Amino acid sequence: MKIVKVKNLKKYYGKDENLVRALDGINFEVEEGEFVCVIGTSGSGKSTLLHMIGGLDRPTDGNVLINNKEILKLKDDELTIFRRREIGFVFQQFNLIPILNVYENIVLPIELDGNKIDKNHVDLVIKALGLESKIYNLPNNLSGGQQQRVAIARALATKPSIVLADEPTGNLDSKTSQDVMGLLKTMSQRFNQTIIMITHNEEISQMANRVVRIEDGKIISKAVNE
Ligand SMILES: Nc1ncnc2c1ncn2[C@@H]1O[C@H](COP(=O)(O)OP(=O)(O)OP(=O)(O)O)[C@@H](O)[C@H]1O
Repeated sequence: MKIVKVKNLKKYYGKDENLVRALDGINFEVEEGEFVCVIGTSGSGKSTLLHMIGGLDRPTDGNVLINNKEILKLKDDELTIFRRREIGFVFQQFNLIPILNVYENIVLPIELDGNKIDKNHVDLVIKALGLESKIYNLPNNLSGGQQQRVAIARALATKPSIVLADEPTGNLDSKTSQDVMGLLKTMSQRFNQTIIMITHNEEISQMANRVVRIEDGKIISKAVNE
């Protein structure tokens, strides 16, 4: 099943001589359980694309379907709920709450949504990411790679069908980046989650099932990795 369908997506900023075509007619689809990397140089439109797919911002034109639902037809409050339930976000900045310990950070989105914590699932995620011994630590006492693993655990704890990751390894050294990528891949296979990750790093992108290249707001190739 195609879990994500992006149709003729456009996002323009500014006008007249200041017009920026950040996205200029993007079409692509993502299969459920697929791990796709979107690669492109700085300013090519990667973050804008991810924000539109995640319903963090609205496009100038075009359509985004998640699970065959047109997310742009949702009202802002419906979109917020949809986002919280269906999508896990991982960003370059880990965005952990400094006064909450690792466990509290991980379950925060579940609590914000007023849901009961599925302790088995949360424990599974914590274990899979190798964080069992760190759950009472405050984020500041962890390395960058550990903090990013907490951010990934937080994104996965709500069992989202899609994980959107914006340069999640951008702040990590290359060995830690490979580890974090490996974990993302393992987790997506284990829970049949779809991952769309943006990067400008060729080496990192090779770990995905598929690489989508974007330049000046347009897709220039959709290579399939081995
Ligand atoms: N809020 C905004 N207002 C005006 N222009 C914007 C805005 N957000 C992005 N842009 C422009 O849209 C284009 C695409 O930006 P975007 O952040 O999507 O690129 P990117 O590929 O993610 O870049 P990077 O790798 O540097 O994060 C750029 O030219 C950027 O300057």
